[in-house]
Amino acid sequence: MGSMAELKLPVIDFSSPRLEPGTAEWTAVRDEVKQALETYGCFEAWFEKVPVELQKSMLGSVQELFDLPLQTKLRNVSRKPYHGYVGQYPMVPLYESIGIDDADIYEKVDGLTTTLWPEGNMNFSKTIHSFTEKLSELDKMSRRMILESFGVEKYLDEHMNSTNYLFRLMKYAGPQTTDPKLGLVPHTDQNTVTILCQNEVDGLQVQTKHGEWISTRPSTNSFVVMIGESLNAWLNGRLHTPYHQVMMSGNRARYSAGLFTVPKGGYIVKAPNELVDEEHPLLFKPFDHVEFLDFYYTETGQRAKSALKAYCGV
Ligand SMILES: O=C(O)CCC(=O)C(=O)O
Ligand SMILES: [Fe+2]
Repeated sequence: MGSMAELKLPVIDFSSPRLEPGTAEWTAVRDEVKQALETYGCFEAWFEKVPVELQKSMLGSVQELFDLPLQTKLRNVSRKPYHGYVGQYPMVPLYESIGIDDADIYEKVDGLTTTLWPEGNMNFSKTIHSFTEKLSELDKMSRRMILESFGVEKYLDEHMNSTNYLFRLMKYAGPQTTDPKLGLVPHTDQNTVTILCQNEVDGLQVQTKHGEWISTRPSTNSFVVMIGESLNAWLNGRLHTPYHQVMMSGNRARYSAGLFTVPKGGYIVKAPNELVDEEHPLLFKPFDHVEFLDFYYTETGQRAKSALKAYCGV
């Protein structure tokens, strides 16, 4: 046994049925959330409102989708970069993904289903939609806790209404090697909040501020909650947006799914006055996230250490 303790993400228990705003329990969890997001930008949440069976069915649906022929998957195109089918990239040959915009709206999910299965696949639509609905509660709770932590809960409705739910399904093929191969390149998320779950195959690593990589091991009923650049910009840099990557080894495929809250086009992300003062000068000029993404996917945007800073840093 090595003497160095293995780094672990903080685990925060959201499973109590009494976890309601205003209770002592809520305040305690809220403090843990703030601490974890300041330090790691990320934590593992125990959350039992998503039934284990539903999580299993959802991951089964992910596998069913990626088992479809490539031509079928390619039918899922999107105007927005990184929202349609992504795969067959030389840089990350193990990786494939498909995004579903507004996955909390049944008809939107069913739209994708019909593209992939013209004869229909109600089980797929129902599973993805129901999973998204249940998991979105964890997003809402986390965001309420974050805003309360900084005393800006009066903006809660505006904040909630400013985002859409993008649900992205991912497959990482097993590389058939014992040494780790890159599944997904190191990056920070650009959106608001990301919640990830996976099958039994681990692979997600989160980098600390000091540069060490923490391997995450979420299980059933546990989810990795992470903040993106847009939320941190709105908070005027109060939290930390972590670099993360996926490393794969062995023969088994990793299936994962992410619920991404994404600022709507036309909404201007602007830090509230309460979070700007002499000690905390404004870090980012107000910006439209969708316009920013156009820059993010240019070569300059991709090469920048922080694309957001390059785009609208003060
Ligand atoms: O598959 C995962 O666990 C991570 C995916 C990810 O980081 C992303 O899609 O931004
Ligand atoms: Fe990510």
